[in-house]
Amino acid sequence: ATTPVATSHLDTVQKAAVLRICTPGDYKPFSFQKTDASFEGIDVDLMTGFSASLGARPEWVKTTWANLLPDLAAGKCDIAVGGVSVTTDRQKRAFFSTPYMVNGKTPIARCADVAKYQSVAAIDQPSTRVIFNPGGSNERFARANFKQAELTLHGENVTIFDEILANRADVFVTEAAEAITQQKLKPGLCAVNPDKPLQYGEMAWMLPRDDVAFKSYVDQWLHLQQAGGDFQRTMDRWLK
Ligand SMILES: O=C(O)C(=O)C[C@]1(C(=O)O)C=C[C@@H](O)C=C1
Repeated sequence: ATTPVATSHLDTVQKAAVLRICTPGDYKPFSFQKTDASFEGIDVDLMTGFSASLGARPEWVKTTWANLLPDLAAGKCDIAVGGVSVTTDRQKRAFFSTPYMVNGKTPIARCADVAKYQSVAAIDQPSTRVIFNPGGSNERFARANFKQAELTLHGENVTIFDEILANRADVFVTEAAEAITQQKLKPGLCAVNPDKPLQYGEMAWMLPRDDVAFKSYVDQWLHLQQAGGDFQRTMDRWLK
């Protein structure tokens, strides 16, 4: 049974004039924590505008992929962002905004190996060292799809790409937007067919469950950003 939301986050955020935003901050181009501890990325820019629309300042609450949903559900933040995939598992315990991006699982590997990793079956060979980060949809995808390949769980999402470059791993299957971003940042690495992902996926912001007033506001704000062009300008700034 669900309990009705007594007070909407729509009201509490405006009253406090603070929007608490959970994010892992390890995922370019969506949300990335810099060495000075500040955050940058698509979701960070969008959250700046979104909190301003509520007369609130953004307050970033750093978490992990494994704790993102538990932290949101425990009320440690008002919204969870940073390149979050919509999954039916999460949907059972949280609301999602309207998806703002279609993404999908895309391999990234040393450029010389791109021809070898064109499909799940081609990757899933005993000779392939698949690397992945814990707690999110990447881990779920790797464990569900790779039964023969050698699997390495790597705790630090940000250093996975260097592991492949250093030839300590062969391939990472992640979201297309990350594969495209990292191939630009790391010469020698190539995204494998980012326009034809191995699995369809959508990205959205995760919201407290059952808070319909807050979700309606988030969706309408997003819709107006998209219709007015500001959303596309933000995407282009990070993805072009
Ligand atoms: O779990 C999710 O929602 C994600 O899309 C996050 C996720 C992942 O799947 O682990 C996606 C790409 C990044 O490499 C880090 C985290």
